Amino acid sequence: MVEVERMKAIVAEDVTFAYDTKTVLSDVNFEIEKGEFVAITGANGSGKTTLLRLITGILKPIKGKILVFGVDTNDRERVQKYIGLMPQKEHISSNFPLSVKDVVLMGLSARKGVERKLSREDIELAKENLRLVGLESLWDRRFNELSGGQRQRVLLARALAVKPEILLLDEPFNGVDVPSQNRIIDLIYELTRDGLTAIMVVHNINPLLHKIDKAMLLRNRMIAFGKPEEVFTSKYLFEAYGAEIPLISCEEGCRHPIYGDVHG
Ligand SMILES: Nc1ncnc2c1ncn2[C@@H]1O[C@H](COP(=O)(O)OP(=O)(O)OP(=O)(O)O)[C@@H](O)[C@H]1O
Repeated sequence: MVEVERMKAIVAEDVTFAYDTKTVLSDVNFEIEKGEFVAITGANGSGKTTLLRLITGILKPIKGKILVFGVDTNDRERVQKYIGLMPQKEHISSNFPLSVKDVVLMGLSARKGVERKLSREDIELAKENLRLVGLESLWDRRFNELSGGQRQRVLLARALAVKPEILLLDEPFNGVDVPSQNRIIDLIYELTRDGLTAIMVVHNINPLLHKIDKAMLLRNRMIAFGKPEEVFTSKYLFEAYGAEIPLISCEEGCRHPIYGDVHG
């Protein structure tokens, strides 16, 4: 792998993507530095998940390119070595009696390939990451028997267990209670201070507004990208949501969008 310390984590140049004839993202440009905590937000259908899929190389731009530590996402195999992905949800059929341990180890197994067995270190790594999300006691439990929020945290442990350089999280808080949500935000914030690059798709920016380095507002194109105070302005929020979104300043001086009817 290339020397990541001196590279930009992600560079997107004029990225355009369409599902068949429907253009979902147009001419998107941005650069994300290693160690940044970035939130991507915008209305339903604005292209947030699509952008994450483009970063992983699962989807290919029809125009432009994305570089992950200098590697073009067309080289999906190399790019995936840098990435841990926490999807919106994971469908595991109840016909497969997978335990929490199996799910956390899945990512590590996929990296190693089927022919190589998991080592004692792999098991330790899986346990350590389950501990980080506060669920070490569920190691042997059936994944399908967990609550929605617990499943989300197991998926986070799986994404972290591969020791990614870049962690991508797609709506990680679905079904997660507020204390667990705050714990996840604090954990990711601490990991980014140690050099992890984290990109999180969220509908509600407020729980993480104080922790992120940058925010991106999408509406099938880039509305704004930069420090939160530059992005969350009345003008950009109107462009992103097509509605007036009030802003309220908190004691610490951050402007919080109050989504009201837009997101309930
Ligand atoms: N596989 C697909 N085939 C065709 N169209 C798709 C596909 N996936 C997404 N789309 C469309 O592309 C647009 C962007 O979808 P995407 O999931 O990226 O948006 P999003 O911002 O993540 O939305 P949400 O906030 O609702 O999760 C939407 O109009 C969606 O209907």
